[in-house]
Amino acid sequence: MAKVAVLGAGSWGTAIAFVLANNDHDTVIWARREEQVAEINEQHTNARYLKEAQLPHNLRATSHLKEAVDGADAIVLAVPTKAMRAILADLNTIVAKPTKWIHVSKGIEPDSLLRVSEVIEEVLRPELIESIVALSGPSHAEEVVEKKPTTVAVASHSLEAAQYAQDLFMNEAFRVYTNDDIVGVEIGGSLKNVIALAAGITDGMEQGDNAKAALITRGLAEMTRLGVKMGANPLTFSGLAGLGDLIVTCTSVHSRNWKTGYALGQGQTLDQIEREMGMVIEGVRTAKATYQLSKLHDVSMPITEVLYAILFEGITLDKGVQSLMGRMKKQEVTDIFDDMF
Ligand SMILES: NC(=O)C1=CN([C@@H]2O[C@H](COP(=O)(O)OP(=O)(O)OC[C@H]3O[C@@H](n4cnc5c(N)ncnc54)[C@H](O)[C@@H]3O)[C@@H](O)[C@H]2O)C=CC1
Ligand SMILES: O=C(CO)COP(=O)(O)O
Repeated sequence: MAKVAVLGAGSWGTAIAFVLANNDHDTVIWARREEQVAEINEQHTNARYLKEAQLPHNLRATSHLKEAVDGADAIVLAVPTKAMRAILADLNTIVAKPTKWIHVSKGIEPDSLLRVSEVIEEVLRPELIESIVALSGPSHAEEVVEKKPTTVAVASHSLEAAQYAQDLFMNEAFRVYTNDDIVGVEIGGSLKNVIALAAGITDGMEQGDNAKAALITRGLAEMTRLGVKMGANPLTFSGLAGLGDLIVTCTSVHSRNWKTGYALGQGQTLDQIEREMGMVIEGVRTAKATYQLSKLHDVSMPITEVLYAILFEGITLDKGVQSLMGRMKKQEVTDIFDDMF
């Protein structure tokens, strides 16, 4: 049995803590608000994020970061990407020994263009890092807490660290695969949110199933192109953290990214949607980061480019569709791979 701290008590932190506590690990979840801590400890619910879920009684919550991480064998980082730097800076002064770090966040920082594992390496004192693992894959929190069959990948440069995370999380409803391609797993998990925003817009505009299938397919092509340029294994993009998560995020009513795109397609503004969602929409900031990465690495990413223009430059949705459909003639398969060779 391990002692594990889960930092972040939103939907995913709660669902991940649910899996760990059900696996009989000594699990503490850190939440910022006292009311939420009391609700988890006393009523065993976290209704703002996971309406129906009954949480295991052995899952404890605290609002004190030091208490959460004290003596932890592993620390799971489950805050949105934009909050990652600040919490790591706090942890630098609190954590006292080399620790296994597992992050479950799906985003890339704009401007620094760092993946989450790179932010961890940049901010934490090296002597605190025993290993870093990224957990990613098609896994909506709402289904995980219903114990519906879910599969994810855990990626690390260290096979031993990935296997440790595999053993920690794996159970009869939560199947975990190891993967040695942390670049591909993090890029796949982050970029699928960008494509899901675009797929949601298509659905909101009622453009039909053909258009949605095209976005998923061509979206995967551009995710792969960028990932490979950044050093990822192309096969990772056919796996759980690539195609798997792309499918679930572009098609599930649980997806906040898809829902955001849908509302944009129906004519709402991003400000309005963000206010009403009350939960993180990672794809918006990651769309900016991905656009910047595509320029840096000189990779053609037409869907990302159009989404960026819609979100940050104010072009109309109709103009966005026209510019995707009116691109110069291309050959399909060599187009997918021409940046790789
Ligand atoms: N919800 C899901 O089904 C899944 C989410 N993820 C990823 O997990 C990460 C977290 O997402 P969710 O839990 O869904 O988001 P959420 O919006 O449901 O919850 C975010 C949590 O982080 C806390 N938080 C926000 N800003 C913070 C800050 N500055 N410092 C400390 N805590 C802060 C919030 O209070 C909240 O408890 C994201 O990167 C997301 O892409 C990954 C897989 C599944
Ligand atoms: O990553 C997820 C499912 O695998 C959650 O996606 P959303 O953030 O779009 O809800």
